[in-house]
Amino acid sequence: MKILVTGASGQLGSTFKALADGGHAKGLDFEFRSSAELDITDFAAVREELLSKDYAYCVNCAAFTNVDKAETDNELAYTINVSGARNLAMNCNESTTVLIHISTDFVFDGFLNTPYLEDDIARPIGFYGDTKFKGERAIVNNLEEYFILRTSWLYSEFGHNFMKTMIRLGNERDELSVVYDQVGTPTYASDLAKVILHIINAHSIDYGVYNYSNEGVASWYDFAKAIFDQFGIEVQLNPIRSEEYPTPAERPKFSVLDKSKIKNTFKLAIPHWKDSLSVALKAYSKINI
Ligand SMILES: NC(=O)C1=CN([C@@H]2O[C@H](COP(=O)(O)OP(=O)(O)OC[C@H]3O[C@@H](n4cnc5c(N)ncnc54)[C@H](OP(=O)(O)O)[C@@H]3O)[C@@H](O)[C@H]2O)C=CC1
Ligand SMILES: Cc1cn([C@H]2C[C@H](O)[C@@H](COP(=O)(O)OP(=O)(O)O[C@H]3O[C@@H](C)C(=O)[C@@H](O)[C@H]3O)O2)c(=O)[nH]c1=O
Repeated sequence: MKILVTGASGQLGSTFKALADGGHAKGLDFEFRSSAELDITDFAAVREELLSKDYAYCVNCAAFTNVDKAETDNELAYTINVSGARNLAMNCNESTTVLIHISTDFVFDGFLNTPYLEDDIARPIGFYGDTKFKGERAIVNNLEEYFILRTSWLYSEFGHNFMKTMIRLGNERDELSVVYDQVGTPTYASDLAKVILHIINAHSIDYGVYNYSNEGVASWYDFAKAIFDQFGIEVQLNPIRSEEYPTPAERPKFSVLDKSKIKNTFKLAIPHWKDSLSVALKAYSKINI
């Protein structure tokens, strides 16, 4: 079964590559395409790629993910996250390829105080979240056979992410301040990739939008504290409010996702974020010795 992975050199794309190289995707024939090899904003190139081979699935790992830069780089963020998603959806429709697309907890405004369900109203408060939600709509409006997985606070041993930023800063500085009034769930990219492989291997036709994160709840401060404790970095860590760490983009204060739908549909047991963090730190240590 042929599977196209777009945005293959990013964090999630690299995770897929590592899983495939490690023998976790037996029987699946992946074609990995980096941004240089396949620009998802180029309709003709996407069409040519999808029609050139008999792809059963396209896993879209391509996106504009810089939350702060999206506030000023509006056009580029929109082109990649909305037009890119639409190009994939329209061409997947023509090539009868199932599209697996990744979205974000940042489609929500964060004003709830119980975990978000898939059907809760999406009301993004930043431009990144806005483009990700419009990208979802572009898929829903142009394709029937899709899975949109909304995830949160993705991290891993690959690419840019909060875990790696904390390890770097923790080793450079004596003291760090991290916000404690934004609450969500860190998600290990490898866990998400394995769920996507599970959906593919199940040949599921339960198309639709699904939430997926690790289990548990944390603030960014809690996440940083666990990274330092588990990795053995000694640094003075101060909890601060978001106002004390001003950023161009506002983030939701609460973006915990309810995962009942994906757990029930695919009979999944989801690891707790702290357990997955220890797996991720071991993987990080292995490639950073
Ligand atoms: N990171 C996170 O915390 C979270 C991410 N998500 C979602 O998960 C998905 C994967 O994120 P992640 O792997 O962390 O993101 P990354 O930023 O690590 O990777 C995104 C990849 O997309 C590529 N890309 C950008 N523009 C294009 C384009 N026009 N055509 C093809 N490829 C392109 C980038 O290539 P290049 O580097 O060359 O620009 C990069 O390799 C995204 O949809 C994201 O919105 C959801 C929740 C949390
Ligand atoms: C580096 C740092 C960040 N922070 C704050 C800023 C921010 O509110 C929070 C998280 O920081 P980051 O900017 O690394 O993470 P951010 O880019 O906001 O992460 C988001 O990325 C997008 C792609 C998503 O889809 C979301 O699910 C989420 O993962 O931590 C501190 O308080 N202290 C620090 O030293």
